[in-house]
Amino acid sequence: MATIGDNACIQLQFTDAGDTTMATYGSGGVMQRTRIKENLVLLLNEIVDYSKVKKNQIRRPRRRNSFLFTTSCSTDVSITIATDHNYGNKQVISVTQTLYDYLLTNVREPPILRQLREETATMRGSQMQVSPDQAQLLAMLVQILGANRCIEVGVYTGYSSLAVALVLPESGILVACERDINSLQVAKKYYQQAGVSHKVDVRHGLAADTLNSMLENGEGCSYDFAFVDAEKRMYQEYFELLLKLVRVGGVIVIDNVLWHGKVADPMVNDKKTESIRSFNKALMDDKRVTISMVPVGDGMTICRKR
Ligand SMILES: C[S@@+](CC[C@H](N)C(=O)[O-])C[C@H]1O[C@@H](n2cnc3c(N)ncnc32)[C@H](O)[C@@H]1O
Repeated sequence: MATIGDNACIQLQFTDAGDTTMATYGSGGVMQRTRIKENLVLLLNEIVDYSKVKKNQIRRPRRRNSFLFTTSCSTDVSITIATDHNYGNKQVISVTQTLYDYLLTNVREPPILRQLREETATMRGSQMQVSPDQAQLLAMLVQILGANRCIEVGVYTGYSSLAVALVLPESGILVACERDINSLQVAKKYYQQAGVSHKVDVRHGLAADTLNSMLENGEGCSYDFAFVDAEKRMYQEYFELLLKLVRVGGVIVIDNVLWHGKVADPMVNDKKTESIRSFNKALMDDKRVTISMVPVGDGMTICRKR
């Protein structure tokens, strides 16, 4: 049973797993799962002191037979989620809303990126764009690498690609692969407004086709940096192609590797989760790259080609 203090942020999710109702509950990143054997109210009372709770957020998620109940008490602070002696009692924190808001006040988001993010927020699929802190990290990696030639797989309305294009030198190029023409219209508008259109080579179509054609074109080992943020079940294929396109010492960053935490939940076995899980496992054993999985946004793995 999780211990939830007065200042915790609490999340409960109830789902039907076959004929058993399951509850996932916890504070911050510490989620636990249990069967609801008896009365739901008993379970809730066990977890939370309602006298301290603001009845603020109850919403229905997309799946039938489940609902998500999120509530927060007066002071939402960081929560230590790992003090396991196996790790030398290292204290690892979970990012709460308050802490994340603070983190965002320390991100230097260029006004044009903010404008794009805000326009995208009104559009369908806006949750797909990377967060400002992720975009800043991508841009920094490009700068540290001194990258000139970059690839992005999955552009959407252009937030992450614009972040990269803005820091590329004038001679730099970003090959931007996207299959959705409508999203690309927004991206192109912002490349133009930001004065970086000349640095972005937009490729409309299936990303794997574009990457294969680049290889056929003799562009192997000629790129410095690649970012993968498209179809999750294609990750291994994108990775293999990009590994051929990127030079030794070049970097490939993969987004969504923590997949909303589902990769760590053995109860979740849908195709996308399975696919990311097996990709992560393959990457862990892949001696062709050095890796670092970073819990930023939905989780990103940074791979450096050996
Ligand atoms: C998560 S979004 C990308 C978000 C973007 N990186 C950003 O920060 O705004 C994924 C995008 O990949 C595109 N996509 C999915 N499968 C694709 C494929 N096979 N080829 C090209 N684009 C694809 C989708 O249309 C979608 O726009």
